[in-house]
Amino acid sequence: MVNLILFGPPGSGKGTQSAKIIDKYGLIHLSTGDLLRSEIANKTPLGMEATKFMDQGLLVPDEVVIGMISSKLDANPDARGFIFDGFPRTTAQAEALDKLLALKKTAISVVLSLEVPEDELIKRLLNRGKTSGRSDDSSEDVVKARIVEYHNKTAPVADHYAKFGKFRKVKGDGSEAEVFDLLCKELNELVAEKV
Ligand SMILES: Nc1ncnc2c1ncn2[C@@H]1O[C@H](COP(=O)(O)OP(=O)(O)O)[C@@H](O)[C@H]1O
Ligand SMILES: [Mg+2]
Repeated sequence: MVNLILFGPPGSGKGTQSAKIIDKYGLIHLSTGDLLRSEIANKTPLGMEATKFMDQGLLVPDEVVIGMISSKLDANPDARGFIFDGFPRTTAQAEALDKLLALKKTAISVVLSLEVPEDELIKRLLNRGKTSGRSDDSSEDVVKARIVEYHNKTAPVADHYAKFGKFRKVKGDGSEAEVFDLLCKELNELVAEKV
């Protein structure tokens, strides 16, 4: 199995690149942001709780997202591997993920981090807000709050995986195709293309 964490700040291109990677390598995409938005769209109690945090650009509590990921891992016992997008976002989430994978006799193979300068991130997010309908992309204050959360709570996740020699930086400010190419160079060493 190959288990990839696509890491990087909001707006770094994790969702866009994940879609390309699942096509090429046949991995299962687990995006906590997408899972939470679907809970909100279905007006579930979990969604109603999560939306309070998301609308302010704050992280949803760890136990909520860890529970969602745990059930998705259980629901896909025959997966070739997973791409985690937007998860783990705290060191506690990373430790929980490592334990969940160990129970399944597997582990994170690599963390690929999309490196994009901050002014470019803000530009991309506000631009996406014009069409995505995402409430957390439309106000500059909320976008900035998300970047602050990233620096305070998510950036330390890099150190967690760097300790195990699993953290790699990838230049994320080229075109979609250029970034995909760089990601594939890393992935080709780890996983065969799907047939
Ligand atoms: N792993 C997580 N832990 C806590 N909150 C999360 C997590 N994943 C998503 N969220 C919530 O959902 C919001 C949107 O996440 P996401 O769609 O991943 O944003 P982006 O793709 O722009 O980085 C976050 O700002 C946060 O409120
Ligand atoms: Mg995303």
